[in-house]
Amino acid sequence: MTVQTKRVSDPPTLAAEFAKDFADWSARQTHDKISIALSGGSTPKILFKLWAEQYADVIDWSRLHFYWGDERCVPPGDPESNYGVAKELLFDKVPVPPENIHRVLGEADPQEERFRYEDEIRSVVALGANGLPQFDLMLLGMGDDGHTASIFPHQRELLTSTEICEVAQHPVSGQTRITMTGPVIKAAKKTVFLVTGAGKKAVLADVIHHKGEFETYPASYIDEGDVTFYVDDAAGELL
Ligand SMILES: O=C(O)[C@H](O)[C@@H](O)[C@H](O)[C@H](O)COP(=O)(O)O
Repeated sequence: MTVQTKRVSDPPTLAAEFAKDFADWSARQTHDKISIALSGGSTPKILFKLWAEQYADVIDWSRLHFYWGDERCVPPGDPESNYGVAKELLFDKVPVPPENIHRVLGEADPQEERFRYEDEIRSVVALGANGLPQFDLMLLGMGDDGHTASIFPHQRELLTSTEICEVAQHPVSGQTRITMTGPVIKAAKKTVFLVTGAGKKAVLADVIHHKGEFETYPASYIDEGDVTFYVDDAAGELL
């Protein structure tokens, strides 16, 4: 995996570093429908808060279209909802046109929603060379088991699926989720992982140095194109 790694001291500094880079990057985009897939989990919360506090008037939010790389199949008001967290911390505080927020309908039947979401992706995101939608930016996290989006270890069918999205299950909780597949994630023009915390340092070192193969660490499957890991000192200790 040939990736860039940006090492910063702590999570607030990591969020600030990425937010600055993102503002510069989005301003450089020459088209109007800039497609961004957000990750869930806890790490993005600090970024959402910073965007709301410091970038509401800096970024041209009207050009951005937000999707989710994965979503839990729960109603938007559920604390588990990745959309619900982003709405509370970010979308209720910055001027993104409502029609530019493309949430997964977590309350819907997962199999039906999977197909509906694929259509919503196709309605905005142009196809790349592999015939799949090519997002401008894929924002990802990484679990301490090396999962990314909702593709967990030993779920090869999700990594190599030819579909845009698949219904997935969390291997421990059994929670049903909808996830973008490995090829769609991999096809993005630009991919950023935000990784913090000592609990991820061993797996991150393996992923970055490609010691573990992608069956074990799905995050290591994302090894093409413009991939940057923003890591804090705790997560990056072994790099
Ligand atoms: O819906 C999700 O949970 C995420 O998309 C998932 O892939 C997340 O990015 C990692 O689990 C890291 O989560 P943390 O940022 O909470 O460590």
